[in-house]
Amino acid sequence: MTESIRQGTRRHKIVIIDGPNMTNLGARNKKVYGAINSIEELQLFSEEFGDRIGVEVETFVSNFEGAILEYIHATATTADAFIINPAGLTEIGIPTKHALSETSKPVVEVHFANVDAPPTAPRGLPIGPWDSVFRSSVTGVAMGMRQYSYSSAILGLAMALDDETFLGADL
Ligand SMILES: O=C1C[C@@](O)(C(=O)O)C[C@@H](O)[C@@H]1O
Repeated sequence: MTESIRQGTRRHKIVIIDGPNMTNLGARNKKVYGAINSIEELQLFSEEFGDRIGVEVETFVSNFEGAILEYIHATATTADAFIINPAGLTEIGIPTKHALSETSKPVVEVHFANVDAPPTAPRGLPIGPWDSVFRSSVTGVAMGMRQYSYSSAILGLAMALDDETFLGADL
């Protein structure tokens, strides 16, 4: 039997939230978003990856910030960590930033593109770079790797949550 990549076995719950325009995945710029066909395909990719490493992944997508806020409020006590692709909220989503911060749970910001890169960069946005309002408050960031930004964030959080010193325990 192959040794687990994780040091723990607890089935952490990781909640993934995709923001405005991510419902259009599959019809978006293929240079940026690649060959993935839909948000549903992305959500299944994330859920199946979570299963493979022994964590529960719950996914949510909305084009409306109010719905995102209500979802964060509803999952704040049961989620062990959050992954957010703010998408259309990247530069303006202050209420979402606050709601995530107020959960006191680890948060990883993800993007298909490298939103910090100029439009001329291989993974840059045609209309980038973008100045994320989330960057100053999230635990970590994974971006530029398309859907693999999500699996990177899931794995990193699973391993971090297994580490009892990760959440700021007295060292
Ligand atoms: O909708 C999106 C998707 C995105 O967050 C990404 O995943 O690369 C990048 C954002 O700038 C854009 O508005």
